[in-house]
Amino acid sequence: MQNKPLFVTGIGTDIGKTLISAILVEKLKCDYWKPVQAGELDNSDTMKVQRLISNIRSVFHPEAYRLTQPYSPHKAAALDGITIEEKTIIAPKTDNTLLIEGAGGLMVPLNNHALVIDLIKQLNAEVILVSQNYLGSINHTLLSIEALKQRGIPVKGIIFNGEENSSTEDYITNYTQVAHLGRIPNLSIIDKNTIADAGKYISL
Ligand SMILES: Nc1ncnc2c1ncn2[C@@H]1O[C@H](COP(=O)(O)OP(=O)(O)OP(=O)(O)O)[C@@H](O)[C@H]1O
Ligand SMILES: C[C@H](N)[C@H](N)CCCCCC(=O)O
Ligand SMILES: [Mg+2]
Repeated sequence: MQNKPLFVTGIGTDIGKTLISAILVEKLKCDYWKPVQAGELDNSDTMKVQRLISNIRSVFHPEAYRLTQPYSPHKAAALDGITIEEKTIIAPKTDNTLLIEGAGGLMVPLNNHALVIDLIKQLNAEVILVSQNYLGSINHTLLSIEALKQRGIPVKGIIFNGEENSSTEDYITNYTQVAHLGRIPNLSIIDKNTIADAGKYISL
């Protein structure tokens, strides 16, 4: 039986989902899909991951929605004169594991009733949550895990991104009992070599 898709979400926007998706795609040689891209259409997350990986097995699936403006998807869609219909977002068929990257964090609206977290449930995916150590990140991480647990969404684990803070990481893993899958340090160079090498920081 095929694995459940892996859904890479974060405790907020700009938290490192794309960078960590690239590391995971290269490590697992899995496929990549960003269902909703808002803004940066000439340098989309799909293009960024494509540029950073070296293996030839991974397939990059086209986005379901390509919105021109860099805002929350519900607003970006409205500015483009459309409404996102979440039920039409169907995972692409593949024999490989599919890694899906969300937009922003879990409670980001797709339209006036569906949030990213609803899409995760609809796609029957398992979550990898990207957290970052900053003052306030414990709260954002615990709230994210709480929302996932409440909806019965399986969580494969948390990947911490950036500066180490063992006290924060220990608190989060002890409180939530969610697996700590690793921590990616701040990379001074981001290229195919450092992305392939960074796979060593993740236990999967
Ligand atoms: N570990 C890291 N070392 C160095 N730079 C990083 C690291 N993690 C993220 N960055 C940089 O931080 C920025 C934001 O990261 P990224 O694009 O991965 O965030 P995101 O969560 O995917 O954002 P979005 O919500 O827009 O999809 C990028 O410029 C990225 O290169
Ligand atoms: C445009 C940006 N890079 C993301 N794709 C969308 C982030 C939406 C955040 C909405 C919010 O939480 O307020
Ligand atoms: Mg991204």
